[in-house]
Amino acid sequence: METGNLVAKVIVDVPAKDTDRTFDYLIPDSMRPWIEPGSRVAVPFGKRTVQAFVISVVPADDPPKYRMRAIQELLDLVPPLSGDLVELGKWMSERYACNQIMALQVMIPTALKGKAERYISIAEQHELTHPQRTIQPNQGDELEWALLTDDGMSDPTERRIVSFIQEKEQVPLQQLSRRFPEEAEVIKSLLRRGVLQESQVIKDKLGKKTMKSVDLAIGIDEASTALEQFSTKAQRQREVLAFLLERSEFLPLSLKEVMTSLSVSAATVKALEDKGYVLLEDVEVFRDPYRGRHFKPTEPLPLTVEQQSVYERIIRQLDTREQGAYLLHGVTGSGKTEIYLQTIQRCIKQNRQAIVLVPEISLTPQMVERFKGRFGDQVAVMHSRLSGGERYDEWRKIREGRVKVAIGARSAVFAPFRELGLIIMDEEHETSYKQEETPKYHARDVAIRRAHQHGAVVILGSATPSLESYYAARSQSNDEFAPLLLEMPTRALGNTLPEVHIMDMREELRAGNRSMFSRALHNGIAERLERKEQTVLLLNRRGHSTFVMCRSCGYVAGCPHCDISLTYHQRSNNLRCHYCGYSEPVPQTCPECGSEHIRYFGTGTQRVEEELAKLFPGIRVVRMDVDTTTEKNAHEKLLKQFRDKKADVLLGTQMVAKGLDFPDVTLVGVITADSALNLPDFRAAEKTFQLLTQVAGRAGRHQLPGEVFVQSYTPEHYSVIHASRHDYASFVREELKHRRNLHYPPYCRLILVTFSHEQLPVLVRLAENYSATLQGRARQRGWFGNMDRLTSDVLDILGPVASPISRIKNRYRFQCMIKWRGNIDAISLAQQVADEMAESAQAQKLLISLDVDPQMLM
Ligand SMILES: Nc1ncnc2c1ncn2[C@@H]1O[C@H](COP(=O)(O)OP(=O)(O)OP(=O)(O)O)[C@@H](O)[C@H]1O
Ligand SMILES: [Zn+2]
Ligand SMILES: [Zn+2]
Repeated sequence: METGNLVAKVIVDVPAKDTDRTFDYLIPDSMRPWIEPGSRVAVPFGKRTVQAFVISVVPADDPPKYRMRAIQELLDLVPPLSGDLVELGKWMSERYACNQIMALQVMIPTALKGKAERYISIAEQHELTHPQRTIQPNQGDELEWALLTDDGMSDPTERRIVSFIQEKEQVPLQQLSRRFPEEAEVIKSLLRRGVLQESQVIKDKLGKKTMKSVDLAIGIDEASTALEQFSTKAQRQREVLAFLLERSEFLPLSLKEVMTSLSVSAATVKALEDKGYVLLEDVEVFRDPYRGRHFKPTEPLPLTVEQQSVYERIIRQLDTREQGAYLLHGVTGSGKTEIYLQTIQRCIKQNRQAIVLVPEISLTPQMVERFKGRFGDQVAVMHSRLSGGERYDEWRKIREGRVKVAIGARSAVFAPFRELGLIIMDEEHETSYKQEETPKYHARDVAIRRAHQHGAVVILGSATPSLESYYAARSQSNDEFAPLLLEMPTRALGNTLPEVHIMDMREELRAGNRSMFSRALHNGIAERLERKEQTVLLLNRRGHSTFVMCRSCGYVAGCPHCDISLTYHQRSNNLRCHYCGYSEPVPQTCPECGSEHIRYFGTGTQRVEEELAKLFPGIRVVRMDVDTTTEKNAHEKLLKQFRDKKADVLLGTQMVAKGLDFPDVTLVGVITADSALNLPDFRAAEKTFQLLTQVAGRAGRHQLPGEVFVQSYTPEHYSVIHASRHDYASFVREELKHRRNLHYPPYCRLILVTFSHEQLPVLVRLAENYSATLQGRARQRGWFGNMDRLTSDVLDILGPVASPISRIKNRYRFQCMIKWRGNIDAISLAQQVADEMAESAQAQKLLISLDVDPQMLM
């Protein structure tokens, strides 16, 4: 080892078919101690220099077989990836049919992708936590020595390195590795312990950010008094002051936010400053978005009997340090979060780390609060609304082991912890866990794979588990990763699930009620206003206007072959099936009942808000939808407003259905329960059931009992009926029957293959060619081509048909749906045929993309 040359096998950052393999580079002697699997380097590639990730380090052939080029540059001291993540990337590339480089790139924050110069300095955090030990430059050697020993740095090498950096304040990363070529391990250890830190150059775009901000210059009481005595002439200034008071917890606010929210000018705010009420200043935008925010510390709750048994089962596995997976099916309000918190506590005690995945972090401020409240600074939050720099900082805390818990959406599954003990996936059924761009991975699979690598435990939690997970858990198939089912059928606080009433909207119409509110829901809202209780209203916006429905009988046009609803195409004014290509003209009257009330369906939240204002003058509504939540922290602010009882109604789309826990919500209304039922998606019933169950679960969670009104045009649909009875098991039984009959997951797996080309005839020919070639190869291998056959190894291919979005950027799109089951390598065959086609000369401009286990079929 010591004598011979070493070679790094690397994956270069050139996302192309023929570069999707490792390339060999000599490791220069000076870099030897630094390079390990997961290191990022710059290498000469053809005439260019490109970035690359080291996959493995091996001894060079002696004598060398050919002249090998050497690595040019080491890009980080602490490798951004690690051996296990590199291996995970390889697994992903096979599992999701993508290039390895794509899989590796998705694991690291964007901030690292550019080629910014980075520096090493003494950690600011280190200084903050040990202020008395702050190391001052130019102090005597003796003092330094004392300080360093105090910190456990009695090692002379560490001392030498730290003083070197101290003197220069910050040292470019390249220089440090050249200066101390032998001391790689020591420097890495200092970085890991948080004594040293890596930072980007100040002048780059990730440096400190400042903004003009507005703060109160006087106390809140004083400001309230001032507000009351404000001159009526300065109405605008008064509004600004009131605005600041209302948001006193969030101060300082950005000046821009104040100006746009109230449409006032900077001069108005300036006038307030002159009067001494407010302060205008340049403040540094916090890179830790939660810094300075107070989270109420919480203690572990004594567990209920139900929670206790689930808890014990999980920690027994955790303590073995061997991989395990659990599907925690607990009704809404059963106290799943407390299970997460206490199992994490156990995990931290073992000196291991935990990842918490949530569907969309900005929608779940309450969740973040609960984790911060229990674990404080040990939590890193990977928030999609953070700036690149902020995200980079959070990621670094994880990489350097300075936090124990990472909470975030999908990509947090890659949090680079070294001793991973636990991965929790809350609301495991949510589709946002699947990435829709390449690499099209599902965080659930990746979580289970990572757990396998680390001997960690995965908890998939939901009140409405996905059929895939539930089926895997119930059948305990020979799949070694199948999760074990744990159930919590009652609420933690002992209260019952709310009563759900289904309102048949066809009857409302018959009775002459043309409003979007049924009479019962209308009365319900009125009652809540009287009793000063709160209401949550959900508008199911999915499937807006894409299907045609009869308002008299609820009839929806469906495909005779595929059992999914037909999609309305405006251009051709017809209805089409996205799976098989069947089409028919748009009906003028309802084929079922003859009514003329047949049309596209959809209502916007804004219209509901207007209607509420008309029906209940003075009603205070918080509206939460894409329009009102674009701003950073908007969700949090809106929810806080609602929680503080500054509003009577919380109205919104899907985002109001999840994870909210408000004591005074006693009424939940669903305005259109069925709109998602009519999407051309075999999961439509499942998604409807999930949404109804989740939103119903927001009512009556504490002392006050809850009531739910679900408005529907298809009240007899099993997803609506079972959701209204909180009966997951019956829903699943019925839904599985349909899936089995129609050959959909979990009874088979799917691969969606999308083709695109500029010329339609060429595209069609190539897509048909693909389908025929794949079918032929599958036959050769002895796989059956028909799902109806009761054999185990089957590959069936549907289509090609035009994609639902049939042209994007002047490229036509066609797709095939592959259905397969059994112990066959369908994914690699599908990929292989695609590669061959993409390579053949005539097809040069053909793009083929595979989506393995697709979630979005539209
Ligand atoms: N052991 C316990 N003792 C007392 N209160 C508890 C206990 N466990 C949970 N709770 C309380 O019960 C309520 C519901 O718990 P939680 O929000 O964790 O449920 P959940 O299963 O995550 O629900 P959902 O799926 O609806 O989000 C919360 O207010 C929580 O504080
Ligand atoms: Zn009809
Ligand atoms: Zn069809």
